[in-house]
Amino acid sequence: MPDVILGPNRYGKAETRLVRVVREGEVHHLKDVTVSSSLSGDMEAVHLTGDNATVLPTDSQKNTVYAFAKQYGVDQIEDFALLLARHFVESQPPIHHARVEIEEYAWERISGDRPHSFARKGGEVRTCVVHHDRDGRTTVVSGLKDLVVLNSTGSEFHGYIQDEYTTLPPTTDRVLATAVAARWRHGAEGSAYGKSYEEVRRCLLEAFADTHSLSLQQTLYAMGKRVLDTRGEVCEIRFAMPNKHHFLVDLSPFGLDNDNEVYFAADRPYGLIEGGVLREDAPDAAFAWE
Ligand SMILES: O=c1[nH]c(=O)c2[nH]c(=O)[nH]c2[nH]1
Repeated sequence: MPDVILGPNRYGKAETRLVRVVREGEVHHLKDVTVSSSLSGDMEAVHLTGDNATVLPTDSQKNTVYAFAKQYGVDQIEDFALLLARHFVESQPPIHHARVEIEEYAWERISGDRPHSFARKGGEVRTCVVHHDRDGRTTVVSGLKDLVVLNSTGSEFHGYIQDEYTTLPPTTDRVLATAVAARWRHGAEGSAYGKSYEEVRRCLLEAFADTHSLSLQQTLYAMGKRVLDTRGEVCEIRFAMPNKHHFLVDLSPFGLDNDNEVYFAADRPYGLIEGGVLREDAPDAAFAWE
């Protein structure tokens, strides 16, 4: 029998739910996040013999999230993730590498004189993934998902391969809709992450709206290029965008025409368009995307 060895491994607490309320007298502020930590390092013994001497329990990782939220507050998710990742590596010699992922859900104040009532925003989720290792290497990837956008014209799709299974009619005017999931890598640490997020989001929306699209692939590239042309702190951006198909409904059985007015919004299957845009001289990504 050939020998076997331990393969790559990591462990942590997934999806710690945290809501932090900041009370400024009557006026309250909400931060609603989900934090996942994942640690790796000297973990041979725990797997091979069950010796837990190098294991920082996942329960302690979760408690650290809550304690740090109280002690340091939660402002930009990237900064909170950096704080946690550095803490795990720097306080525990057997831990060589920490990955911290955070999702943030936005709330807005219910308008009027209601300083402590909120409605959850239906829109996108803000995300980040931070890595820190014992050699002091740090990477920060920010992002968003579920940003649903639609152009009701300005989208064409034609000129594609026609094989014996192709039935899709070419179009010079269709609805283009997607739920943008984008993650972007910061070239250097220490961006003002809140401002950076708002500006990248604006670039994505404006490029989506401004691009006369011949394919969702072309729109994806235009969105990424707009971010890199505009935001110096970003060196690479990756997308996953479902093509949320809108099919014209055949109304002829009812004696009605349908001049691009009535659509069936299909939820599946959907085209899935994935791709990235990066600077030619982008620094090495190391473990940023893991
Ligand atoms: O923008 C598109 N890209 C495709 O690759 C594709 N394929 C398809 O059927 N419709 C579309 N639309």
